[in-house]
Amino acid sequence: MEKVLEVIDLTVKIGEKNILTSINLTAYKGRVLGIIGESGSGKSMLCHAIMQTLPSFAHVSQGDVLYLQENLLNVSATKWRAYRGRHLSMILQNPSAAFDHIQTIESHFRETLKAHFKLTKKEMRQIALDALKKVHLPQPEQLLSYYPFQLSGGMLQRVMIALSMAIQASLYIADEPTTALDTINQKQVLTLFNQIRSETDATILLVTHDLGVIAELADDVAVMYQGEIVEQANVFDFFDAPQHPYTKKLLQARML
Ligand SMILES: Nc1ncnc2c1ncn2[C@@H]1O[C@H](COP(=O)(O)OP(=O)(O)OP(=O)(O)O)[C@@H](O)[C@H]1O
Repeated sequence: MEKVLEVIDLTVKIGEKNILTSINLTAYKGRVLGIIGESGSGKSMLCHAIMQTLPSFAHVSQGDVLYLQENLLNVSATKWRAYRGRHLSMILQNPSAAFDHIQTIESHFRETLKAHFKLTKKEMRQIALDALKKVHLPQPEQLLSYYPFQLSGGMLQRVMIALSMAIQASLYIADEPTTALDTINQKQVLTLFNQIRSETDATILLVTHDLGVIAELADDVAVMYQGEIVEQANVFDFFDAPQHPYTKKLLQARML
């Protein structure tokens, strides 16, 4: 299995306090790594540390983040801008925040594509239409002329995924991507991630607090507890033979 992302001995602090302590994690090509843990255990901070979008009051005090062997913490700002959005794509819990509400959906596609490829307007429109069809959004031609505020949260989430698919991202970091959605939209977004994995061989790091999502999508699972990874296993061992007391408690709670 090809290692796409490796987090090595990563510690993140706020002031003197450890928020993440010595995190070690590996995500493989074409596989979904589910990250589960209670609220406040550090799941979002881990995503932000990987994407280098930590809030200003938090900092990496030690460790490495390797993407295809290259240490992201050492690459230049220019190179990192080229990576982010092109190879690594972050899918947020609240998609609304990721859009500029005075720009149409077509402008968002254009801006994203222009940043990474040399394409004509016609080519960009075609790529956008294909991506919107892939995420099963109805009437894609019409949708391109809409503004983000005209779409529901579920639709925006799918547009955000379509934007990542349009640039053929190879690593998706999805932080609770279904939490803000209703059951039907949740199901659709999970199906999409399955589709991305099988059609593009992308790697997906999927943060969730929902064991159902882990069961449905994850190939590998990492369990976070108080800023540490306390267990990492393939999904079958995770459910059949949990090792850490917190994981056992988590699974028992599901049985009740
Ligand atoms: N705005 C903030 N100010 C100060 N400390 C913060 C802030 N946001 C997060 N933290 C600290 O970082 C820790 C990890 O937070 P993080 O948001 O990564 O947890 P999480 O596992 O993603 O939680 P949730 O599932 O609720 O989103 C928290 O326990 C808290 O100590």
